[in-house]
Amino acid sequence: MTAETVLADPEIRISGLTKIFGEGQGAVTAISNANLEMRQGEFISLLGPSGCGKTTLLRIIAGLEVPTQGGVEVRGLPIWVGGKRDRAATRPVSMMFQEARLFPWLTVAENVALPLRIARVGQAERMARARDICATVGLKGFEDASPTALSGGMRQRASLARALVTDPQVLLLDEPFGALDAMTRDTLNLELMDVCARAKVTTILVTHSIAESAFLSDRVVVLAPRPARILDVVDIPFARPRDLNLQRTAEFQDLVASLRTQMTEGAE
Ligand SMILES: Nc1ncnc2c1ncn2[C@@H]1O[C@H](COP(=O)(O)OP(=O)(O)OP(=O)(O)O)[C@@H](O)[C@H]1O
Repeated sequence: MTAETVLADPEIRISGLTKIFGEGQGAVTAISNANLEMRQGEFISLLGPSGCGKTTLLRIIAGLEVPTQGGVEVRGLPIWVGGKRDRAATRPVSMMFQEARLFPWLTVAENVALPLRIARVGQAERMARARDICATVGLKGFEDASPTALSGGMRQRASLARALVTDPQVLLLDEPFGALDAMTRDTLNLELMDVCARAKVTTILVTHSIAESAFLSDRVVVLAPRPARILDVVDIPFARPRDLNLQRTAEFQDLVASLRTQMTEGAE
């Protein structure tokens, strides 16, 4: 367990967080006493083997899953109060999933505008904002298309646009490009870094890829398998902006090797 309790005014504070699913003999501890703080605008990856509680941690921060013990604060507000979600605390938080989850009967721009429609933003304003953000993520010219006409990479762009359309302060990404081919994934990761830096959004990415976590992040949180816990929080020293050539350098490959060793040792 790594305790990181040094920031005076963290954007996100996770303290003593434990999540147990079920009861008795069938109980599964998905997260055990996790502690972590994040600065505003920081990019963190959660890296760990399948089933080590990464998605559960994101879902608790998003207000979709109630913790068993401990809590999460976003900008000083607890997400969960007495087992109930505080909507004011989750308002600045947006989540993107591995599957795009777009509605086929709506256009791309209408899908992107959905969170604004739910927030009762008027039609003209929400469509204007949706079109703007479509342009930011490389969907210019596809706003009026059906999502069924898009490639997998384009659908994930639309999904990212929908996550960003509310101007979130915290962006949660659950393996957003995990199902895409390597080249598309590289392109989208570069664009993601750029978009996150420009929006100054605090980002948590769940990934299985060690190289992806090292390339994108300011810090990598290495998680151990069950009982799920934080093994280490590793600072990534590479300057920004970063390009794909970074991945060919000896420094990058050494860092990836050392993260891999940590993960392997943690699994033993
Ligand atoms: N709703 C649930 N009910 C019971 N057990 C659950 C539930 N959600 C998750 N779990 C269990 O909690 C553990 C952590 O699951 P979680 O999905 O958070 O892991 P993960 O690290 O995101 O896995 P993956 O990388 O495969 O997506 C797993 O053992 C899983 O089976």
